[in-house]
Amino acid sequence: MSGNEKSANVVWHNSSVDKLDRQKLLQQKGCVIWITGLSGSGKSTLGCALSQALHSRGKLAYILDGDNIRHGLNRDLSFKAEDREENIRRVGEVAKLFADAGLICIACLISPYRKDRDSCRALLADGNFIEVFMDMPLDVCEARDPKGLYKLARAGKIKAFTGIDDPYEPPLHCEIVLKHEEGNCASPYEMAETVITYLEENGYLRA
Ligand SMILES: Nc1ncnc2c1ncn2[C@@H]1O[C@H](COP(=O)(O)OS(=O)(=O)O)[C@@H](OP(=O)(O)O)[C@H]1O
Ligand SMILES: Nc1ncnc2c1ncn2[C@@H]1O[C@H](COP(=O)(O)OP(=O)(O)O)[C@@H](O)[C@H]1O
Repeated sequence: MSGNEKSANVVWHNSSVDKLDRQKLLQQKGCVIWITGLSGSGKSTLGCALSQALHSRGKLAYILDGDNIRHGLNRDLSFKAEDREENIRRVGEVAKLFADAGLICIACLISPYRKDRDSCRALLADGNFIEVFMDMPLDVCEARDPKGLYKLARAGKIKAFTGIDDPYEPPLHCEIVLKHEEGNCASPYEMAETVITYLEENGYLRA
């Protein structure tokens, strides 16, 4: 039974086809790759490169991108802390469903709060939540500014913008850190290969 009293008296219904059956069909293991980092750090670009690299290997992946989900499922949510929390909670639950479907779910969200990311991790079996930190300095993200949002935030036209006047809590223990080092940044293709190597080494690309 759910711990939420609004959904009491609800009993879980099992299906005769389960996650293991679906994984066998797809020849992969369902999991969540959670890409976190500042706006402009390259989350969506990596998500797309990774999706492409998996697709070309015959592996089924699906991207949940914060920007896109805020056009639909989460269109009712703002950027205040409790709405960001609800945003991450919902995407975490959706990602869990995709992983249960046997897919490699790639979630690209700023997800600035550690406890919210950890709550999503706790929804998955051990090992099935792979947190990727885009460890890019604010000045690099701000210089990129592809949507002009940092400029607006600096001008005070967007309030509570992550990294400017709203917090970002970097992961303490994540599976993969992609760093901007000595002014150099790996290409999206190289970053995707780093993630693919992790998936291969940990058995996610076979049933
Ligand atoms: N105040 C504020 N702070 C941060 N970002 C903002 C804000 N307002 C709008 N945007 C745009 O929304 C995108 C982030 O959405 P997310 O759902 O990933 O954010 S969060 O995880 O709930 O923090 C983010 O997209 P990315 O640049 O791809 O990260 C921005 O384009
Ligand atoms: N590895 C990279 N090296 C150089 N530029 C990148 C890299 N990844 C992304 N970019 C560029 O940075 C900008 C922000 O990337 P994006 O994926 O939209 O970030 P986010 O989803 O984190 O906001 C884009 O203009 C993109 O082309």
